[in-house]
Amino acid sequence: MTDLLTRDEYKALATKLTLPVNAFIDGSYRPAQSGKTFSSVNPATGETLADIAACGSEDVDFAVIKAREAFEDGRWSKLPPGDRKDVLIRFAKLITRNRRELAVMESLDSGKTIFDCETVDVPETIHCLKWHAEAIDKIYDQVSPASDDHIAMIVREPVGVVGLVLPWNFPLLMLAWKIGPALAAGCSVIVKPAEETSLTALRLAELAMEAGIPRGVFNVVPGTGPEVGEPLGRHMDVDMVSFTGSTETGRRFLHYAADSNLKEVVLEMGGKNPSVVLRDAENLDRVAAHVVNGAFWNMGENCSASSRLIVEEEIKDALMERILAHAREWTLGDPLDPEHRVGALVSSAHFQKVCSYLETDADVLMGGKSHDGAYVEPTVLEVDASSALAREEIFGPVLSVLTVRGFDEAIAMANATDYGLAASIFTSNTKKALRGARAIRAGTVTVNCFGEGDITTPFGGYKQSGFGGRDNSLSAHDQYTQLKTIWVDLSDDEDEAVG
Ligand SMILES: NC(=O)C1=CN([C@@H]2O[C@H](COP(=O)(O)OP(=O)(O)OC[C@H]3O[C@@H](n4cnc5c(N)ncnc54)[C@H](O)[C@@H]3O)[C@@H](O)[C@H]2O)C=CC1
Ligand code: BAL
Repeated sequence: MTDLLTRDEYKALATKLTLPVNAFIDGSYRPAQSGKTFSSVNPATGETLADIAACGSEDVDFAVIKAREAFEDGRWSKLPPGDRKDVLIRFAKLITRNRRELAVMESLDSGKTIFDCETVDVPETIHCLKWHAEAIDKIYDQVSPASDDHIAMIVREPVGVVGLVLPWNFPLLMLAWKIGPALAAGCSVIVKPAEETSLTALRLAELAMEAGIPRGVFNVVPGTGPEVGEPLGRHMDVDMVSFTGSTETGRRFLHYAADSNLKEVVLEMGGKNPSVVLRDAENLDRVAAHVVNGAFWNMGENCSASSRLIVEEEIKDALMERILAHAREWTLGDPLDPEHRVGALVSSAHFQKVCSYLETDADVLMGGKSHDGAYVEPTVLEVDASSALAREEIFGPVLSVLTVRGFDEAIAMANATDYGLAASIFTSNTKKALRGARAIRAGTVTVNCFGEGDITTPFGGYKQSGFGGRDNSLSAHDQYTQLKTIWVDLSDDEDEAVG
């Protein structure tokens, strides 16, 4: 268990941080070639934390040239996997050594609670990097069952230069989900952090270098979506892009790829994830704790947040009473106070978006209020199935409640969305649990709990939540490798061998 500091100790630490402000390309920090900067703001206070290099297409071009040089000369891509493993484990150890600084930086930049940064974001980042590092020298190539006259090897090769376009809701952890398998596979990466949260990615680049990842292999190019994300997506010498963010922006990357070099694209996007609670669910208090955690954890700024509660009418009142009781335990306030479980939303723009959903005729069962400093109270609303609150991803601490009659209506309601990232089903009936888990069209379905699985299980979405691959587990390695067949003739007769 992480030893937490007091609020005053975190505040003191925050004043001592040295914040990275420049892009990291080819092993060193550099300002944007244009000399432009943009402000990174602490959403909890509105104060500017740092003026970060506002990169553009010329910086992307330079990073791609350096990443390509590194990839082609093999300084990383051709190292034995066991050597890459050693370096990546050293990298994870350096993050561990700097974990407190990174947790505070992450909290200041994103509004996330220091409690979550210390207990989830930073430790899970370390675990993810170690897991992929440990895996890479245990993955074998294959020999096909071809005829005796041939031997056909199926080998995995790193895909090349990859662009990693990140969201702001888990700046460190989403970085780890992508660089873990990409670097382990031998790729060179160009990370484009969300403009709201560039700090920890920039700091990690320096730690990666210190750990021994060669220059040019790990580059971070901060800037806006149109100025950095788009040139990366359209670049003719980028082999693959892995993106996490909104479905709208994800769709753009498919256009960029189609209009340029048909680079591979993997998209992990939004969700409007249901928690289905059937009338035979056991221990409603426990169910309520899971539903509340799923809805309000990380301020609901989570693509797999369980933002829709679908409950059978027979148990609705009993469940709602417990949900409201649990929701009251989610204390809101200063993210640097380790007692708080709900911090600030990431930016004033996102705060305005979430607040616009609270101007509603829906029945407000709890919360519904906002406070200066981008704070939104955990909110529970009874909604109409056709309303925006029931259909759209809000990405805030807002739980929309829908009442149904029977199993079939519950499953139909769960599937009544363009998204398909995650879902939960609560029931004591095993058959219904498994029938429901199969019938719900989502990448992850949890039974009698809310969760996303862990590093050992694939994470990604059906329908408009996902495209082209999965994060986490060994499946993530498929994103960053491609298969090559090497076909060898073994026959004695040289004539037969020709053609
Ligand atoms: N699936 C998830 O984990 C996330 C979902 N979202 C959803 O998206 C909504 C909007 O949030 P945004 O920050 O605007 O998400 P976004 O999808 O626009 O941003 C994600 C990343 O894409 C980049 N980007 C933005 N526009 C781009 C463009 N035209 N070309 C290339 N790259 C571009 C951004 O700079 C950022 O690095 C949120 O309210 C939430 O509903 C946001 C963040 C994470
Ligand atoms: N829940 C982790 C992935 C995401 O929100 O983007």
